Amino acid sequence: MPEKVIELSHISVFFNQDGQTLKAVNDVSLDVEKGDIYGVVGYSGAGKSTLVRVINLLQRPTAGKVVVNGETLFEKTDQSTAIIEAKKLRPKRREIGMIFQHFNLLDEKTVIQNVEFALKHRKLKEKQITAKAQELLELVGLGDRGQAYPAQLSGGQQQRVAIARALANDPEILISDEATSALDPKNTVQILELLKRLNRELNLTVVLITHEMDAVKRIANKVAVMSEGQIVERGTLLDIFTNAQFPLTKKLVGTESDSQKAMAILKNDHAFDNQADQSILHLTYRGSSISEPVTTKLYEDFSVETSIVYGNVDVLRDTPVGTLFVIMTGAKNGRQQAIQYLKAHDVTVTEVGLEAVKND
Ligand SMILES: Nc1ncnc2c1ncn2[C@@H]1O[C@H](COP(=O)(O)OP(=O)(O)OP(=O)(O)O)[C@@H](O)[C@H]1O
Repeated sequence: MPEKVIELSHISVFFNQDGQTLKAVNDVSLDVEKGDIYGVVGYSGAGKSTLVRVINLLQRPTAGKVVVNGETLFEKTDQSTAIIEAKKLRPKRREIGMIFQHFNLLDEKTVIQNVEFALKHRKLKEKQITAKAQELLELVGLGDRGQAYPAQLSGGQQQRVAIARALANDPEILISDEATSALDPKNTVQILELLKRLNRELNLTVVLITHEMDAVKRIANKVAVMSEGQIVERGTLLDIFTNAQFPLTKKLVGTESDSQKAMAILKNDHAFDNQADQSILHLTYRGSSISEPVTTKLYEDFSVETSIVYGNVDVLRDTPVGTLFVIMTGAKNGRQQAIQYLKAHDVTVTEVGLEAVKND
C-alpha cells in the first residue's frame, strides 16, 4: 500500500469579506502519497494557495481534518476543535519545505548565508552548518556560487537558492506555490527538472501549485483541477490528459482546442459526407500504439477506412501521448468491431456526435 503523507479531509476555508462569506476552499479532500508530484492547477483565485497553506496550518481551516505523516495536526467537528500544540507544530512544519513565486532571499547576505540561516535553529557547530549549506548548494547545482549575493544571480538561480534553503531541514514534502511563474521558459524548465530530480533522488513528495498546465505535464504524476474553491476533477496525469470530463480541464489540457481545430477542418473536409456509414472518432493513445499498420489492419480485418483529420502529440512526463481525430467509413458492424479492437489496444475512443460538426 502506498504511504499517504498528506491527508486533507473535507477542508473548508471561509473568509469574511465586507460582511459576506467568501468560500476560498469549500469541502475539499485530497490525499498525497509518498513520492507523488501532485499538480494542483486552476486559474487565479481558485483557492490553490489557500488549500496548500492548510497543510502546515499556515492557514487554519474553517472545517475539516489535516493529517501529515499519520499525525493529526487539526480536526474540527461540530462538537470540537483539536489543534496540535505549538511546540509540536514547529518540528512538523520543518518536514514541509515551501517555495514561492518570489524567492524571498535576504539581499544583504550571501547565497551560502541564506541557506545557513535556515539551519541556525539546529544545535550544530558553525562548521557543520557551513558544510550542510554547501552540500545543499551542490545539490541544486550552485556549489560554486556560495559567495555571490542574490542580486548577482539570475531568477532561476535565485529560485535554486530558495530550494536549497527549503531543503535545509531534510523535509519529506516540498510545496511549490507558483515557483516558476516569474521565470522565463528556459529557467522554468530547469527548475521543473530540478524538482523532478529531487523527487527521484530524495524520494521527496512534491505538491506543485500552478496555473501552467505545461509545468504539470512535464513533471507531475497526479493532477487535481481546482475551480471556485473545489476540486472539480482529479486523476493520474494520463487520465486527466486523455479523458478529461470537466470543461475547465478540457480547456487547460488543450482537448478543447484540439477538438475545435478538428471540427474546423471537418466542416471543410469533403471526405466527410455525413453519411450513415461514417463515424468521427477522437482517439488518444500512449507511445506509438497507433501507426500506419493499424489503419491497414482495420481495413483488412473490419473493412473500414480510417482517414486522419487532425493529429497532435504531447509529451507527458517522458511519455508521448497522441491525439487523433479520424473519420471511419464502413458498415456499422465493422466500425463497432474496429472500435473494440482499438480499445483493446489501449486507445481511448470517443465518438464525436455529428451535431458537434454542424453546430461548432
Ligand atoms: N487572507 C485572506 N483573506 C480574505 N480573502 C482571502 C485571503 N486569502 C485568500 N483569499 C481569497 O480566497 C480566494 C482564493 O485565493 P487563493 O490565493 O487561494 O487562490 P489561488 O488559486 O492560489 O490563486 P492565486 O494564484 O491568484 O493566488 C481568492 O478570492 C482570494 O482573494
